[in-house]
Amino acid sequence: MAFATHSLSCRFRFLPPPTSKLSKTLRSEFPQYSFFPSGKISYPASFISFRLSGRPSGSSMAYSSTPPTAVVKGDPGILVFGSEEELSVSLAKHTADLSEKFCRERGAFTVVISGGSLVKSLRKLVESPYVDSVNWEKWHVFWVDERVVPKDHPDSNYKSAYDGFLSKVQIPTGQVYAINDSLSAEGAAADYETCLKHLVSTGALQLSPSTGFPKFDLMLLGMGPDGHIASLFPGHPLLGENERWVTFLENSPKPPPQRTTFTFPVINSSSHISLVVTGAGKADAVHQALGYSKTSSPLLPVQMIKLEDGELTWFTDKAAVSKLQEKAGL
Ligand SMILES: O=C1O[C@H](COP(=O)(O)O)[C@@H](O)[C@H](O)[C@H]1O
Repeated sequence: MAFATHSLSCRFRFLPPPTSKLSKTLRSEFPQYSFFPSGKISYPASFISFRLSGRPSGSSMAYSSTPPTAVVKGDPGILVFGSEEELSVSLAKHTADLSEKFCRERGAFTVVISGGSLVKSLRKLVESPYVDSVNWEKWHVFWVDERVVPKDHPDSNYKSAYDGFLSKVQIPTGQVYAINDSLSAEGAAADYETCLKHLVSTGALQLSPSTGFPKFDLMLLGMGPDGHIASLFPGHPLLGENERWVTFLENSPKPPPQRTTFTFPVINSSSHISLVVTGAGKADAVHQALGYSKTSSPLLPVQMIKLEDGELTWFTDKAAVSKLQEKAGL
């Protein structure tokens, strides 16, 4: 099935490179990994278990070319890699496999990316073999959040993705949907939502039958040390937004203050989310998010990811889960 690209009414259909450079315009499942009962974490050599309280049961899919150090069964699936390097290899394979599946099934792949460290972890996807084997022409790329700055600004999530990823592959520029950075945060969010609605009308983007919000094939998300995802920060009123698809804030606690962001109903309507969390700086939030300790504090934004009908996979490294291991006396 072929999709028309969005019409001229979408104001950001053509995206020049953010810099003066010209654009060049898993599933190798682990060797049947033995999962332990839900709520336990398993290591290949030495078995270690501890409870992750409040975790629902279910099956987890494991993707890796380098088996992760540990896998927690359940929904979400949690993969722990020995290093960020190993994680990036597995993330590339997982993403390429999903691309292959969605391109085969419906002729397109709608991918949402975040800013921050996530882009670096996508580096293996733009190397051999994926740089040549992935059907980039079928990709439609969106941002889960954006800082409202010019596209060549160092804080721009678009610039970061362009420099580290998009400039290295052949995705049609009309299928790369960045914000209109000449608008205010409010205007850019409304404009982005209009564009998404247009893409729904052309068939390029699907709606979730259960929620009525757009259903993206894959979201590749990061998490901040405070547990924020997208530009949805702890304690912020936007956590409760349940009507808009895309909203804005002018008081982001992390600079720059003006941002657009997808809302939780959109995030939670995704078909797949890969949540990439690395480094010791995220260990406290991981500890809180995975519910090892009982706490009465409000949910972190990352804990509000509850997919309606989809699959959430955490891609972590040892440093990010170090507090879990510490508390478990490992
Ligand atoms: O400001 C943002 O932060 C988060 C997390 O970034 P990280 O560098 O700590 O991984 C990111 O996911 C989000 O897209 C970005 O705008």
